[in-house]
Amino acid sequence: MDTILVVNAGSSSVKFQVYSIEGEGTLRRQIKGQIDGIGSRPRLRAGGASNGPLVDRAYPIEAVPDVPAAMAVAGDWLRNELRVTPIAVGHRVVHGGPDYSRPVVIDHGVVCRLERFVSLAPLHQPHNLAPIRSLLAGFPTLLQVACFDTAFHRTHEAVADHYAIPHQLHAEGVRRYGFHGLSYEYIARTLPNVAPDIARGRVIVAHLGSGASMCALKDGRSVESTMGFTALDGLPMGTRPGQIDPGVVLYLISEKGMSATRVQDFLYRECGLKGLSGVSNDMRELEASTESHARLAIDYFVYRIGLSAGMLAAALQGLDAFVFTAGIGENSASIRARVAEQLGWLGVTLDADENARHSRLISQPGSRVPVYVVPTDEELMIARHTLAMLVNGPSLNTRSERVS
Ligand SMILES: Nc1ncnc2c1ncn2[C@@H]1O[C@H](COP(=O)(O)OP(=O)(O)O)[C@@H](O)[C@H]1O
Ligand SMILES: CC(=O)OP(=O)(O)O
Ligand SMILES: [Mg+2]
Repeated sequence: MDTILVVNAGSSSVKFQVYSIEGEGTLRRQIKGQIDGIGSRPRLRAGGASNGPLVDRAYPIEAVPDVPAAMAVAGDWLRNELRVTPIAVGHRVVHGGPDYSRPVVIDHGVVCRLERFVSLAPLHQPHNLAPIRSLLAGFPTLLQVACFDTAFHRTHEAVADHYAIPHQLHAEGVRRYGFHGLSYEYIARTLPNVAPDIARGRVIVAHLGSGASMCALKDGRSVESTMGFTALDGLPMGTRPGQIDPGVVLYLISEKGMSATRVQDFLYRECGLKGLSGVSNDMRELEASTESHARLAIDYFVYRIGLSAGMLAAALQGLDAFVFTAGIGENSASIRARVAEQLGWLGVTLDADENARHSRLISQPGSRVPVYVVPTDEELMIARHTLAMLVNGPSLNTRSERVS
């Protein structure tokens, strides 16, 4: 059986799926798994094509302290226990820079180009590139495909792509890229089935996971995102602050004597829900906590989602639907309810029962703006792109494009 392995290293999880390639070039999922709770309560879980778990193992925090350790555990399990030997591997690569507006077949030159973005995505890019490098070394003829978080946003107009800084910096690549593009691409492709009436309209998608962002979709294309040059901007996240006055960064350097490396570490690992609550980066733990700072962290998260919705509705000049997705968006009825309250002025009225049931449509029939929960599937998006490379060959798909 020919299979495609998909690897998606996020900031608090490693997700993987294995697909078999069926007769007419269609995909059938064989394994779906993840290690989540990295840095809090690591747990490897996976299921097969039929019901019932293939594995469910909890690990002490020291056994899986970080993403590389989680990669090793997942890799060992797939190789040694399940004997997975794919004919192609699709990777999520968070930063594609200005050059890649579509997936690309990986070779040594591509890896070198993607290494330039390690400092722009330190929580992700090193972990995205590590398995690529080791597979290139061990299996040089294996087809590997890089699928970028940034590619889907390359349709932005110049005003949404720029900062108000001298042009030279933009030309060097200092621009607003946007991230979580594989998730938004999946949602945009799925909406015509879920909600055909609004799929071509003005839709805000809130990808609320450990990393969190929102995207304005018009006719299925990204027109604006809360994230920018790096995945630090926009909404508060597990350990990242989201939007912050650059004056704070200057203060850390000039008044607190922090080095660039120290500031980077601080902004990527010590802020966000973790920094504000002093309790945890994990929304489940914050929701269970009675600490007042945990409540403030949740309040801040919800408040900033509301503010960003106003901004994105302005970019879209109106709103036809709102979609929740990713770990928090798919699973936390209480966060959804609180966000919906913030969106009342935009025309949202939630249906509390449907929301509690995690239904697909969670707004009331009379809600001017319908609200959906659509589970994302970045891995399926990656598998589709990888299959397209296998079927069509790289020449059609690997052309890299300059955006400007
Ligand atoms: N049942 C739940 N209730 C609240 N939050 C949840 C639930 N399940 C998962 N989450 C949250 O989702 C986040 C992880 O989302 P995910 O999309 O998997 O992140 P990433 O891909 O960035 O690692 C964590 O903050 C986790 O606490
Ligand atoms: C870009 C980003 O923040 O990704 P994740 O949410 O998977 O950490
Ligand atoms: Mg993710």
